[in-house]
Amino acid sequence: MAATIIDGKAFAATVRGQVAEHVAALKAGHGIVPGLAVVLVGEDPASQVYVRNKGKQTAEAGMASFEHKLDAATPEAELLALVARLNADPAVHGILVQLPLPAHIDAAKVINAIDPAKDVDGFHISNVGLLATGQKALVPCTPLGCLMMLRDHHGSLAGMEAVVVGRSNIVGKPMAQLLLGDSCTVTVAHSRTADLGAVCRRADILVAAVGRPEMIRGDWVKPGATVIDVGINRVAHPDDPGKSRLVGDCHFDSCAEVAGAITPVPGGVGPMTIACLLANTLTACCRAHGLPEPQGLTA
Ligand SMILES: Nc1nc(=O)c2c([nH]1)NC[C@@H]1CN(c3ccc(C(=O)N[C@@H](CCC(=O)O)C(=O)O)cc3)C=[N+]21
Ligand SMILES: [Mg+2]
Repeated sequence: MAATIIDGKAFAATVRGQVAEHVAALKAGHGIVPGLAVVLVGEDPASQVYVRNKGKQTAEAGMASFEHKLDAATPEAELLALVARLNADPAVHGILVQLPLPAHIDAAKVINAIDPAKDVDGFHISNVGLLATGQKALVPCTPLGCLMMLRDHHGSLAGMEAVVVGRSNIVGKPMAQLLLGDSCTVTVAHSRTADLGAVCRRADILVAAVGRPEMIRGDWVKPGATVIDVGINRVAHPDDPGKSRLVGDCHFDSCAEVAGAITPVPGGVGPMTIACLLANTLTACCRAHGLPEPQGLTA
């Protein structure tokens, strides 16, 4: 195995430590405590674990954490009313409505009801437009975490050929915008791209965000490339079908033989996503109070 493993778990702990330092200074200097509200609709057990982790790490960073767990049958109007209350609450600087939402709720309507200044997911159309036009936005956490790892590993990304596989609003599209902002030459590919392997092999930076377990194999990777694996897929364990294991969108062993650097799953992009959620909450809090923003924790 040739590739350097990019340790997202360790890097995320460093980022959370930086956030915690800023939070302590805000508290000591201004009596301000950044607050994050997480809204979960429905009973999905995987989501509940994720929400619990977020709540724990928020508290460890010294922030206030507000959890709202609503029944799966909650009417859209009730969710919109909660969002309005959180928008008006001065103790809440960040709002995350966990996706996916139940089918009877219009997710776009709910997301666009969040105050863009509190939209720590960066999914509101106003933040999407600000990012696309190079203005100060709140940036989606997963692509922001990927960008931080790439900057940390490479320094400047200018002139590099980046291929993003996946065109979602949550990862693919904002990732492409961020890489453009760092002067990469960017291609957005997807499941319908003709000769996807040949396109991937052009990449100095290959970001896999298709949601298909182990789809990208070593023969699609340019020797020495940096591979960022955004996929988190739960699949049956090969030896014990009763158990499951997590795999990325990349076939790790074959990609690691060819790549120069690669993020593992778990322990890569996932922990960085949560660290960036805390960073965005801190950024939103500083902006709300007209205070200087943390350096190195924004795009
Ligand atoms: N509005 C909204 N924003 C989100 O950011 C959002 C969402 N909805 N819905 C659900 C997905 C999923 N997601 C994860 C983040 C971190 C890990 C994570 O930390 N994973 C660890 C551990 C995984 C494990 O062991 O289960 C890892 O990859 O190492 C996983 C999943 C954010 N999401
Ligand atoms: Mg697709």
